Amino acid sequence: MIAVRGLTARRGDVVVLDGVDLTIADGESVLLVGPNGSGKTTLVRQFNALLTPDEGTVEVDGRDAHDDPVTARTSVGMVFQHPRDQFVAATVGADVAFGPENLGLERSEIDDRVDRALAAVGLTGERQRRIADLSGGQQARVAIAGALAMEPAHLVLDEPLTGLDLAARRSVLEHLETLSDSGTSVVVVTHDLRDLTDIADRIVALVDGEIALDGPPSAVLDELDGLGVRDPRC
Ligand SMILES: Nc1ncnc2c1ncn2[C@@H]1O[C@H](COP(=O)(O)OP(=O)(O)OP(=O)(O)O)[C@@H](O)[C@H]1O
Repeated sequence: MIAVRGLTARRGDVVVLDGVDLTIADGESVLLVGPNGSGKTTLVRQFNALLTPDEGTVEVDGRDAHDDPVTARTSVGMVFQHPRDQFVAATVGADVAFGPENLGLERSEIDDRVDRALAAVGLTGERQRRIADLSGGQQARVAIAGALAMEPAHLVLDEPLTGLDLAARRSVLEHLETLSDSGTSVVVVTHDLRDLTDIADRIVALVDGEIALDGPPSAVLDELDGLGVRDPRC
């Protein structure tokens, strides 16, 4: 479980998050939405201690993320918006294997994880490809595969479907659904709710650093338009 209590975060004089309380249960699938600058990225970067709270706490599976950032980073997988910044190796297979290698796993387990992760994003057979030669959408899928191969307890993805074609979207969405069914919590930060509301248990909307809406899609979707987040049914 990820438990955020009374979280306030400032950037200079600006209060970006203002006393946020949020609990994400294991296996829950949450869409985090809100207008530009509402604090979404700042919030999820607290989950694995990439940022430090000014006030309040963030606990991951009962441990304070700030006190124990190594555990938080192992437990919370993150896929950021600009995948190019995340790659550490030249080829697809080497990049996806990098995280599991650092966990000290057996070679056969690493290979299995890389195969499963690449299959989940529709990149089976692309292990030897150079990342620099891939399209933006393919690179986004490699970044997702890298996080999947870590098999984290919680997975946070910032705009994971941007630039993906229909087949890749379907493949990623199906895998996210399977993950949350098997107990992984999945948090997706997005402006584009298309397709995603079908896999979500819950939508949380941030406005000006505060939670403005929090509930199942059926209860929340009608209210989103007023907050500057587009309801995909309209
Ligand atoms: N590195 C930084 N230094 C100073 N201010 C920052 C920094 N990163 C974000 N901010 C400010 O914090 C506020 C919230 O930004 P954040 O990126 O968390 O919002 P967001 O909801 O993720 O936005 P977007 O939808 O545009 O990605 C904004 O006012 C932004 O200008």
